[in-house]
Parts: sequence; C-alpha cells; structure tokens
Amino acid sequence: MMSSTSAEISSDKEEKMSDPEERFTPDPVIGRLLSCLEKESGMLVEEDLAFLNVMFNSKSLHALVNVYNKIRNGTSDKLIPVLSSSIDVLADVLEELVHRTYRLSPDGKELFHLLQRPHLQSLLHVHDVVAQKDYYPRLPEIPRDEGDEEDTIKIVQLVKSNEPLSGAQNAEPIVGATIKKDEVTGKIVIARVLHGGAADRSGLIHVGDEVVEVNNINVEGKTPNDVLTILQNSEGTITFKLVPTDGKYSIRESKVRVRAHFDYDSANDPYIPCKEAGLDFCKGEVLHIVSQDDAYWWQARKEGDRNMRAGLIPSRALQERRIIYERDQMGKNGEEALCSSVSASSSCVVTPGGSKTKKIIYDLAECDDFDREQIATYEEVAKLYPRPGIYRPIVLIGPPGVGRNELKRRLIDTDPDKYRTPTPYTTRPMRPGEENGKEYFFVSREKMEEDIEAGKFIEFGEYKGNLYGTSADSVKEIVNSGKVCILNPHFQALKMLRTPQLRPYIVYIKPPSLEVLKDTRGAMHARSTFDANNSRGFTEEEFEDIIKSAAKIEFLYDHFFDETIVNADLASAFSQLLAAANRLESEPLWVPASWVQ
Ligand SMILES: Nc1ncnc2c1ncn2[C@@H]1O[C@H](COP(=O)(O)OP(=O)(O)OP(=O)(O)O)[C@@H](O)[C@H]1O
Repeated sequence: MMSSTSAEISSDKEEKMSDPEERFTPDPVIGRLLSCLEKESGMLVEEDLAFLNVMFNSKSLHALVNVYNKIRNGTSDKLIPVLSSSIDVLADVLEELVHRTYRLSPDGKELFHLLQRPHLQSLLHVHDVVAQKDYYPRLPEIPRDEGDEEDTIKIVQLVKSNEPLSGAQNAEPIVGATIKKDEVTGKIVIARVLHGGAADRSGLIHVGDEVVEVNNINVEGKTPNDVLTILQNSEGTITFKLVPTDGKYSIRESKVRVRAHFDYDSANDPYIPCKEAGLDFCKGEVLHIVSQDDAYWWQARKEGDRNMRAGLIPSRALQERRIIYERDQMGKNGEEALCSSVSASSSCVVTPGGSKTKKIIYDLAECDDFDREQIATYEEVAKLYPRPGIYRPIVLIGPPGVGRNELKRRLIDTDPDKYRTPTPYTTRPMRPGEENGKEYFFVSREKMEEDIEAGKFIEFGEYKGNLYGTSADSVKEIVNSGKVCILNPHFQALKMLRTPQLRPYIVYIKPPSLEVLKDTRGAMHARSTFDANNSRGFTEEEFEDIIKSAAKIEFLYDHFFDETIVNADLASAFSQLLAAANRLESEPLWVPASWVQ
C-alpha cells in the first residue's frame, strides 16, 4: 500500500521537476500533520493511512491551503471582485465559440475545450458565490429567549443588500418578498417570494409564513403598508419573527422564455399587488419566466439581465383579459380606425382553401377579422442555432410601394449564387422571348386552381384575369439546395409561411413619416408600383396609402416581426438588411419554442 502511494507522490514530483512553472510551496502546517501521521502510523488502519498520505501530499490540497492563507491574510480591500458573474461570461463565450469551431485556431480550440471542463466551471461558480456574498455587517446574535414558542416561531435575519438593482426595482423593498393581510385571520402573511431575491436566497422565508414581528416591532393589527414603512426605515440587519406555514413550497425555477408582445409599465398598473416588485418591459423583449405559480402574476427576469431578483409581470391569462376588455371599450367608443380597408396594390393574394380563389387583395376586411381575434401577449421562444448549409428564408413584409423589391434586388446582387427568390407561377400566356421557369412557370388555370385548393401556394391572386402565385415547394427547393431564399410576399401570406418547417426570418420594411417618404422618393425619382402599365412617380394619395397600409400591417402582424427596418435612406436600409442576413448565418436567434423541439 505504502509503496503504491509513494510511487504516486514521486510521479507527482517528476511532473513538477519537468515544469518549473508548476512548482508549489508545501504548506508547513500540512507538513507537520504528515510527520505526525508517520509517528502515529501504528494506530491507524493501513488503508486509512494510505488515504491520508495521498491527501496530505496532494498538490491540489497544498494549493488550496495556500489560497486560503492568502485570503485570510489579505485585507478585504484587496479582494474586490472584478465581476461577480463570471459563469455568465463563460456561457456567453462558449456560445460565441460554438458556431465558429470549424474556423478556430488551435489556441481557440484549446480554449473552447478548457472552458467546457467541469473543474474550471465549478471554480468560476465558486468564485461567483464568494463574489456575490455580502459579508458585512456581521449578524448580531439571534435572541434565545423564546421559551416554549421556540418550536413554532422562526427568526430570520436578512442583511439589507447593497447590490444595485436595475430599472424600476430600485425601490425594491429589501427582502425580495411581498406581504398581504390574510382575509380570514387579519394577520400579515408572506404573499410571494421573489425568485433570486434575498428571501429566496436565504431559503428561510416561504409563502404563507405569518409575520409576527419586524425588528422587534409587533405587527399585529398593522397594515402591509405600516410593515413596509418599518422595513424602509431599517438599516443594516432586519429581523423577522415568523410563524412558519404548514404548506409545501416549491421554488424551483422554470426555464420558460417568452417574447413580450406588449409594453408593460408597472407604475401605471392599478392592479399589481406590489408596485415596487414589478418588472417593466417593452414589446419584443425576451423574458425568462421563473415562476407561473400564481394564476395572475408571474415572476420573470429580463433575459441576459444579470440582476438576480425576479419581478412581477401580468400572466398571460390576466393580460388577455385586459386586452379583451380594452377592445370592448374601443368598440363601444367606435374606435375602429385601423381596421378600415386599404387601397389597391399591384400584387394579389387570396386565402387558400375554400371558395375565395378569385378574390383580390383589395378586399381584405374579412380575413383581417380572423387576425384581430388572435391576442398577442407572450410567445414562448427558444434559441435556434444556425446550421451551416441550411438557411432560414428571409421574408420582407411591408406596404405595397415601400421598397421591398428594391431591397430584395440589391441583396441578390451582392451574391446571386447565394441569395435566390422563387420563380412565380402564372396562368397568363407566355410572351415571345419568355422562357418557362425563367420569368414564370407557365401553367394552365385548371392545374393552378387545383394546386391552390390543395394548399400548395404560399400566396396567390388574380390580376387582369390571370392567376399568379408562389408555390411552397419552390421555397423549399431553394432552402434544400443550401441557398438563402428571399421572399417579399403579401402580408397575408405570413401565417402560411411562419411554420416550424420553413422557420422564416421576418423583416418588416416600414415607411418613414409621410414627409420623409415624399422627400426620399422624390429625390430618387422613385417609380410608383400602383400602376403596372404606366411608369410614373407616386401620387400624394399613394404616399398616404403606403402610410395607412403600414399602420394596418403593424396593428395586425407586428408580433410576427423579427426585425423592423425603416426604409427612409435606401443605402442605410439596405445595409441593415445585409447585416440581418449575416446575423442569421452566424448567431443563435430567438424563435417560437415549437420550432426548436
Ligand atoms: N428608400 C428609398 N428611397 C427612394 N426610393 C426608394 C426607396 N426604396 C425604394 N425606392 C423606390 O421606390 C419604388 C418602389 O419600390 P419597390 O418596387 O421596391 O416597391 P415594393 O415595396 O416592392 O412595391 P410592391 O410591393 O407594390 O411591388 C422604386 O422605384 C424604388 O427604387
């Protein structure tokens, strides 16, 4: 036994000899322990002795004791952490590297492997735990004069945190918990424990606990606001005397991420149970829902926000109710401005399946009612990682005349072999000089109607007695051939296109203000798209239609947009589009969660 131990130790030493950088200073205290061990060896079982020998000789133990001694001897001023969330930084770096593995230098690859080692990750995790710990002020002794009550009362002390809290949470009431008056007993109880807040991290305060005293002040008969005042006026340590609840509490964090489809401002929400605990957000932001335990108030954090405490947001059910109520009110007040029909456009679309194959897009009202029924609150999302050789189609949506064709053409011009647009189908007769499959696929009306009925077209419509359309198969063909498919369909095609199979990236091309629209189009002698047979500039009415149509599209579909580009200056709108196309190939992006499963 001993010989195998010494063999291990000597091999350890050999390693050190060959690399002077790795030489370590043996700790004298451990050295003393080792010599005691030798002296007392007769009193120990051989196996235990071997184990202790290996442990006391281990390089890691000596290094650890050295670190401990350094921390103990150093003054606290010298030990201010540069950051307290290194594990998040590690996750970000790994995410960056994972998509570049095939382009990484040998050093980059080594870094990639090192960062995935459990030892390194554990080390960083421990670092963060130490870095986030608030050591001062020291907790005073817990009073021990509780006598008989000791079994049923718990005393919890929390230290008022100095951690900065972002946004509207600056006024967070210290503990990371909300309180309420129990309707039956009239007692003050813990209503909610916010994930990641001080109460949650203590693991000692739970929903339903009755608050008896705060800082030795009896709260019997007091209101939740009185208790809040006591908390706000306290400095340093806060002592709670609580009667624990009998209930079971699960405070496991959910992993759900959602994209918000509305703005939320807790300060202006009359129903939120505790304004200070609210989490404000803007439409389009991704939120990490950490708890859905309460039917009306979820707990959430902003994705990527390093702030550890969660805040309250309205649940989906609550928000849906509000929207329905607001719509009812709007209906009663006759506010239907955005739902009036829009003017004519040069492209045509009808709803597939059913008897509407000859309906042209000018007549939109019926289809829109369906869209307005959808109540957009939160959409569950997940990150989709780009896969080399399989590119998501880029779909440009916008009002007719806003410039989608122009942007699409410019993108294709940058690399015609990479960016492709599907060839449309038509029932109009082929003209001299045209080639089947080049400008259009020429098909009979019967065949095209049959395919439309079978749902094979993502958009279609009738113009001057002929059908036109884009088939779903031609989009798939481009995607499967490893090219980037770029489409500019009518906005009603969005619902057909936004499927887990196609996973489109939807870019909304938004017009600038009416004034800027007129100026920019005038300066570049833009051609109207409202009159296919006549090349002329846009009329005043057409400019106004572009703006109206944009408002309508936003009202109906803005929850589908992955990105919005304002097409004022053409060059800058195009460079934004190009940047989006590049991002699609290199970055993981949020998509509906069902697309990733
Ligand atoms: N930012 C811009 N500044 C000036 N002119 C522009 C701008 N964007 C587009 N245009 C011009 O406006 C005209 C209409 O653009 P385009 O044909 O791309 O519109 P569209 O959105 O594709 O319309 P439709 O959907 O009706 O076919 C073109 O002459 C185009 O060059």
